[in-house]
Amino acid sequence: MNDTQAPPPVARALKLAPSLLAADFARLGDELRAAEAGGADLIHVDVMDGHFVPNLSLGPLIVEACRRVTSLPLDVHLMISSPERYIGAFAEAGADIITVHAEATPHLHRALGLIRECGVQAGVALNPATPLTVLNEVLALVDLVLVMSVNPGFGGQTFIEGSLRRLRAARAIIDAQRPGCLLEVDGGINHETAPRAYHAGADVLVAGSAVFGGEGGVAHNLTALREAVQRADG
Ligand SMILES: O=C(CO)[C@H](O)[C@H](O)COP(=O)(O)O
Ligand SMILES: [Fe+2]
Repeated sequence: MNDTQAPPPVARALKLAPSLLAADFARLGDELRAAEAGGADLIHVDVMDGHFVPNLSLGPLIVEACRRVTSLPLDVHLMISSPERYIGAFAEAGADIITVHAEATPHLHRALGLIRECGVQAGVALNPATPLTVLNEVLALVDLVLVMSVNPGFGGQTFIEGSLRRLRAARAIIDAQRPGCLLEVDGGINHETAPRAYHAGADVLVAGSAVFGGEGGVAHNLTALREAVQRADG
């Protein structure tokens, strides 16, 4: 290779983040250990308040319990209104990444600053109908961008096809303005959508039903997702 040739593109590392929303809560410790042993890269914790989204789910006590069981990074997805009220509690509980929705607060800039002040990595999540232009205003403050591929609030929904276009656009914005920032996709990820989301630019694939559901078991399901992405590489 001479000096004028561009180096070959480096494959982005794929990270799988099982979403606890689909886990068996009566066996949470076992589910976490199975995910870790099965090759998960992060544990995704969905927090819902019955206000920003219609459903209720987990709080800081569960994050604290997870912290005692796994050493994997805890990726906390806050689907709550005015998330700045609870950032301290989730940081204290052991979150490694806290992601807030751009639609959930008029004080997004402040919320992201608060997360960083707590010594935690900051993420911004965008609902399917939210313009990506909001990223221009906050990208310097974030370590992760989460493109929702379903409307938040429930597991087991169908992947919204338009998310692929949004992932490609978000990838281009990140590469141009904030290299190193992770691009995460969440909702409806399975063996069919995972390769397409990865190749559209996602680094982190969140998957609930496809990991904790079905008969195959957590380790088998994680391997199947990873292999589906690798097969599509070739
Ligand atoms: O944030 C979420 C829903 O709001 C969940 O992380 C997501 O839905 C994962 O579940 P599944 O993989 O079953 O779609
Ligand atoms: Fe989520």
